[in-house]
Amino acid sequence: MSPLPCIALIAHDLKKDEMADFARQHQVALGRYRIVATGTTGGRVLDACPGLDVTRLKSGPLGGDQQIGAMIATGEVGMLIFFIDPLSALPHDVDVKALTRLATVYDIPMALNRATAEKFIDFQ
Ligand SMILES: O=C(CO)COP(=O)(O)O
Repeated sequence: MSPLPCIALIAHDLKKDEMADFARQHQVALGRYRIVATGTTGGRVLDACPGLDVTRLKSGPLGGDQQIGAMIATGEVGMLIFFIDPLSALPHDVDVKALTRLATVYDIPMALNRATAEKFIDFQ
């Protein structure tokens, strides 16, 4: 049997409640993936859905976005759901940009808001 595909989940601080709610609502669909997440987001997803297979990486501002970008470049991550906060200044804005750039370079499905993520999950 082939290994489960890997999806990355990330949410900025003001979007973490939304990500936890999204994970709760779609935990059956998300259960078909291995999940990697930035540190705090992964903690919130696991609190909401303790049964999911979530690997927590570093927190975003401490390199977590870059870790996920590297996993996209090596083919380990094939889909990105990233609830970004477009209204707050972030110290690691360049990391966020680098991550979304790599997702575009490697042409993986990338949802940057909940409306798009809902469509992804519908197609799975
Ligand atoms: O900052 C983030 C993404 O840019 C998210 O990181 P955390 O999930 O650790 O808060």
